Amino acid sequence: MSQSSPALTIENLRKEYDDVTALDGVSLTVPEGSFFGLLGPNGAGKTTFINILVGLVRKSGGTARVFGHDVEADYQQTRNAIGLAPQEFNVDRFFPIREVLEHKAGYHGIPAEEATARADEVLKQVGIYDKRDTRFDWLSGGMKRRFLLARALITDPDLLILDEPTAGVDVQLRRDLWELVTDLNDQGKTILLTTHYIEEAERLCDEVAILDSGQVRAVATPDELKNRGTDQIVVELREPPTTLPALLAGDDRVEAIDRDGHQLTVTARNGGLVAPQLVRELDGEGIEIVDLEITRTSLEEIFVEMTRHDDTADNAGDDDSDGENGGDNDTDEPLAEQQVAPDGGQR
Ligand SMILES: Nc1ncnc2c1ncn2[C@@H]1O[C@H](COP(=O)(O)OP(=O)(O)OP(=O)(O)O)[C@@H](O)[C@H]1O
Repeated sequence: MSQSSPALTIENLRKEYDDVTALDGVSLTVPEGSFFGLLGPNGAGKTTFINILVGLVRKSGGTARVFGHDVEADYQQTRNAIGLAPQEFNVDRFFPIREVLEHKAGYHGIPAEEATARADEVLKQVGIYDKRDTRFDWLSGGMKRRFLLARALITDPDLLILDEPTAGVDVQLRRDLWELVTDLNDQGKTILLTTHYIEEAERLCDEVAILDSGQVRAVATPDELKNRGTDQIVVELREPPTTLPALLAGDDRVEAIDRDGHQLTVTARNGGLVAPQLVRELDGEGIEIVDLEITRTSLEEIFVEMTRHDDTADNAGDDDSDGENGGDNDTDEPLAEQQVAPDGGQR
């Protein structure tokens, strides 16, 4: 399955819908085999980005390549390399789910016999094989999510795109899905995940891009992002010293040192690395420590900080953007097949 180009090579990608700029010059590289997270508030442009990759939306400018294939010029190769589990339940609800999978495989040129075997395999993989003869709309919410994953896997894609795969599912299923997608990644599939659950990105992703108002604000590992925030080191002293010596002098990671009675609070970046130095210095001064606690900035706080808008009007009304993009919701065909208009299908 190895392909020599990165899974995604995106350069200055732009999308305008009339007067709305949904993508404002996005550049990204997603290496083959990575588990890559795309995070952003509502209306940031995540769905537009994905829809350009799968040929549902025509870009206004820039380039997007999937394993080296241009998403527009090499549409078919691109599409065959991608399995998409969309946010919306856009499934033909009148056929047994195994048949839906067989149809989907057929669209992609998989012979009938192989399609049935493949359908069974992916249904087993996601744990709903015993529901194979059930219609989609008779599945529980959690099974529907599993089914969308099965459908994305039917063509054995090299790039799996998961658009909020655990939205609205219970904790147990969320964990099951995490395990499943981690296994798929371990087997070599590149995964692009969008999520609103920061914990999900933190657990699963090697790298995340923070998208906001159509622009990439940062690309980093979850740990690197967390290191950009400040941590708090709270030290409990046995005896409050009458005068506090100059601590951590010249350390530019330190933003503030406050003392309140027995308690010393140091605000610093990389708190985990600053703390040992602080302990050594206090020790050297003969100041006894009885307790020390480091509170790290959460990824969520960093995310909120990076995507905070003083003018919240920016995102106003975008809460229903799922709805806008969800025009596909109740279609009888898989998302990919039914919307590829020769003009690129701007909706
Ligand atoms: N078909 C469309 N026509 C006009 N504007 C659109 C269309 N689709 C999306 N937009 C606008 O483009 C911007 C980006 O929307 P998009 O759905 O890509 O964001 P998102 O990050 O996926 O949001 P969410 O997390 O809510 O799904 C929003 O301002 C949205 O209103």
